[in-house]
Amino acid sequence: MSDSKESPAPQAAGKAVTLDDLRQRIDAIDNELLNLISERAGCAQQVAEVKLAAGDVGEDGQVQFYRPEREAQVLRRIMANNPGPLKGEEMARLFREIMSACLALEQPIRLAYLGPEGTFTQQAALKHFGDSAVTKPMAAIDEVFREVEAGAVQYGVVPVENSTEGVINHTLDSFMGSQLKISGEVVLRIHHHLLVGPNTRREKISRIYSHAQSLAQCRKWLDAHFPHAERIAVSSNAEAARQVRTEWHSAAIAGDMAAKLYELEKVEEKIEDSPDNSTRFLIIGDSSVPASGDDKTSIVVAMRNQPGALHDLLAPFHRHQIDLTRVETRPSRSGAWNYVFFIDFRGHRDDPLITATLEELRQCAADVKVLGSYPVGVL
Ligand SMILES: C=C(O[C@@H]1C=C(C(=O)O)C=C[C@H]1O)C(=O)O
Repeated sequence: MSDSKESPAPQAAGKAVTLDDLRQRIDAIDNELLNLISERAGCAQQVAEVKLAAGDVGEDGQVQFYRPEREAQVLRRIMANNPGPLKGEEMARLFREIMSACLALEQPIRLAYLGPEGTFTQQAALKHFGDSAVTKPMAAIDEVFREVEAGAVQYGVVPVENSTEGVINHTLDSFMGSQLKISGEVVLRIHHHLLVGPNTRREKISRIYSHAQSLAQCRKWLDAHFPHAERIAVSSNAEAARQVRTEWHSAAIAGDMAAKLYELEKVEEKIEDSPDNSTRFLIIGDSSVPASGDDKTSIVVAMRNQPGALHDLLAPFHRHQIDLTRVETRPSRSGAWNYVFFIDFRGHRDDPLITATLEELRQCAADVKVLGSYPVGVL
């Protein structure tokens, strides 16, 4: 280590290292980084040529520049090899942005998300795809589905479950009438803040706007601190933030992106009742994703309405020791008393073990639809 040129001893010949020395060293490292990142970007450009020449098209007939399984592998490798002192997650975030910019050289990714601008879904979309993605806000979850189905964008991002409030039914229901597949997941820690416009004082707050889910996630805090304020549910937290900019007696509950976008002041930070409040989002698209080495599969199963149906449904998973990560029930749209199950489990549909399990499931279920196999969220 002592002769390594990357890490000069802090004291050379008894002389303390100066700020100037360190800044010169940082400049030299930045130049090296600049050249290396440029070299990497050049490789990505060549990858694009290879993909075009190979006619590497997906189910949508388009050349597959974006490769979710490869990106997950790159990020996992970075985290595993990270020597510190930066945290693995922080390092992966930096590489996430480098890959995003490299992919944009091949072809910028276009995606729709549950808007308006400033929602947690937008934050999740950027966390997953990086800042070079071109994002388009949609007014409702089914509109995100339609935008992807129409081919106006390549991918969509929608919320699917929250750790405190549970499943987002609109998303599950939208899958029932759609051919779209899941190509990824992203989990976001959700921090809510109480936000006000420039002319609002805390003691004047008589109305608090937010999405119903966020009001619910801050219920105890609101009961304790603003028991008499009227709680008004609106279509999104970002919409709440937009609204209170000009209402001097109102506050909004929303996240950092909305606070920044609408230039609101934080009256109180992190007011969510549960400190590990998080939301899981799904990436939806046209194409199936090959195995990345650490994957999840989501399916919808319609069961015949007969005694022991739930047992029959779970038995193949138990037999093959497949790790179920979620089981959700929704009323089916086809019959008044029929139910469908949304099931997530570890493994990829191409694993022989998973193929066998799905085969056994098909013997006892009325219908099994695979929504997709995709890399377990890395960031
Ligand atoms: C470079 C590639 O294309 C894209 C860019 C990637 C990168 O910058 O590492 C990784 C996967 C793809 O989304 C590739 O497929 O290897």
